Amino acid sequence: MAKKEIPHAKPTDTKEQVSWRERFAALGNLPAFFRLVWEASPGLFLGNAALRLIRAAIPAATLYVGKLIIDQVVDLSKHIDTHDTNHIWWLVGVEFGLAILSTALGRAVALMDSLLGDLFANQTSVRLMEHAATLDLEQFEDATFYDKLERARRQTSGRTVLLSGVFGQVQELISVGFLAAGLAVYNPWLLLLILVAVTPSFIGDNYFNQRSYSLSRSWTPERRELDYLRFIGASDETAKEVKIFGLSDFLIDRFRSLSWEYYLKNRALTISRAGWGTILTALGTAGYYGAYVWIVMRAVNSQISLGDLTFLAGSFRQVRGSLEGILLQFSSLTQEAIYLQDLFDYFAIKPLIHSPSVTRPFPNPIREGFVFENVGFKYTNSERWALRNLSFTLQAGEKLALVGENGAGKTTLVKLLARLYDPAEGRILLDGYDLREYDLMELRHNIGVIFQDYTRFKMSAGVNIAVGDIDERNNQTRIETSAQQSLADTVIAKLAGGYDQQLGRSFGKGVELSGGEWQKVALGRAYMRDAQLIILDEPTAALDARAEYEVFQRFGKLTDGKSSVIISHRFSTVRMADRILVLENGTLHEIGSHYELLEKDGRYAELFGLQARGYQ
Ligand SMILES: Nc1ncnc2c1ncn2[C@@H]1O[C@H](COP(=O)(O)OP(=O)(O)OP(=O)(O)O)[C@@H](O)[C@H]1O
Repeated sequence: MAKKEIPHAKPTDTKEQVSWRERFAALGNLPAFFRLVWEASPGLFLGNAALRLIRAAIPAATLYVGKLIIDQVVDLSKHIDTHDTNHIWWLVGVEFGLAILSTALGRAVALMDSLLGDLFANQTSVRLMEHAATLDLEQFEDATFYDKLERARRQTSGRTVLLSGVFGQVQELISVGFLAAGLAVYNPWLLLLILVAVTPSFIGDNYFNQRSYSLSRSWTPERRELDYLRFIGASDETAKEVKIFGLSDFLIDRFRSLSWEYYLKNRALTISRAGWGTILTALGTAGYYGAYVWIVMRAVNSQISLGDLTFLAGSFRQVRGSLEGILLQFSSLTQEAIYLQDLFDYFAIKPLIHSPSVTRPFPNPIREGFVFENVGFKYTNSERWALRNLSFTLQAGEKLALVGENGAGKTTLVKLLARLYDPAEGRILLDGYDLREYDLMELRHNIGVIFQDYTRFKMSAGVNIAVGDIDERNNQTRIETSAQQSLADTVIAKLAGGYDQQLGRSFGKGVELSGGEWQKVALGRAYMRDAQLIILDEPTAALDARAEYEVFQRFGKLTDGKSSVIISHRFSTVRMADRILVLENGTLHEIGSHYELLEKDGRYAELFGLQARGYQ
């Protein structure tokens, strides 16, 4: 198949660079990060730190014991008449013990890192979800928010790298301290030489880490698109349409071209990193051999003992390796700290819709109803007003139907009632006070909404109904009564597992329901909730004629004395309402009872006539 070029969004900012100042500033995230890790498990945190401290002293101790052994052996070879080797074997035993201890501590530390990492990942995921629950719907509809969320989500796993990085860093620093002290005793210039030897590769690593972070960050939207394509290309939710419309080649091509572009950018970076890395490390190695020559010369001239030679050469090699490690870790540490910024950025997003500090008691029962006063609303990502100059009253106990063409603003009106959004103009009053003066949770608790795009939870049938009032999820009687009222009981009676039957095909022995069956289950949620205002957004679109008729008979009884709003394109449903509000392009076109509007012979009468003629 010929490879077609498929256009897609370009990376937003491929030149994004992170300055040194930003890198050091990002280290400021470490205390907050360690607080999170500490909260995940104080015991593991402390244990980990303690074991690493002990392990830090082992390299210098091992080298020193090695020096003592060699000096003793040389001594012994000079005095052929003495055969007291006990001291040597004792020293060998100590070195062996140190080696075993180092390995055991290494394993224990790795184990603690991994356990701590798992606990941290779980805890951060919970916090991520808890924070998401506080945010506004509008924030979820914003692509840049999703990029932040995605980057934050990536922070929840694999953060042990940072954890072991910082702990390892401290451990290495202490090790270097011991070894460097030994070197300084012989010649402090050796330390300076080491610093010169490690600097080139440190600078190189930093440069490439920074570029790799910039690339990865600027490609967040594209990586999200890749995840999305991978999902729709292989998922039970999309398989049907992908097959029928033959979309797989289209999706695969799109995935291929986007992932190839990313691969090329990454490859260029990786190759240049490998090339420069080799050159810069070779410079460091040259420095090391310079010092080695000096040490060997001193031993040849008998200025130092053989034991000293091995100790110095070993210390020099280890200090160089450790310093390189520390500096390398430092650069990836600042990088990790920058990634952490994404996590904290996400936690710093504050919702705009929230309860006031002093709330008004929620009326029970509602006496006057909801009053829209010149309400206007525009979605943030849109130039158009979705609703404008909207004024009307939803009286207490009234059954109101919303009618209008697609995109007229019906669902938007309902979202404003439930304060999923706040009006940009005008205000909505409840019993004389602005909705914003009431407690948000109480308001939402008193309003039950079943949206047209209700969620099909891949959970049990019982839970799918109980979500209407999740605190009552163990109240089986309530769930069953709700199911009877929404006609879901007939659906559930056919399921092998009854109310415990897993729905949807994603997990275990889940079964899929038809569109109308799902709708009956979702409708049950409205009956679970003892709300004062019940809103159904096209609740019966997927129901057959008999079921629809029955649902509305029952719904009438349920909402007796309560207020309700029904959005429907079916006039057989709409005509049962006390009043009908006709929306056109986000504005109120007309409002009145079925008969009043027919008499008026306006838009409602026209649409009603159109539908009625269709049935003749
Ligand atoms: N999340 C959103 N972001 C931006 N614009 C939106 C969003 N949701 C809806 N709109 C726009 O707002 C307008 C009103 O949409 P709304 O969903 O309220 O219409 P509706 O009357 O319920 O339509 P339908 O009968 O098709 O369900 C439409 O032009 C729509 O494109």
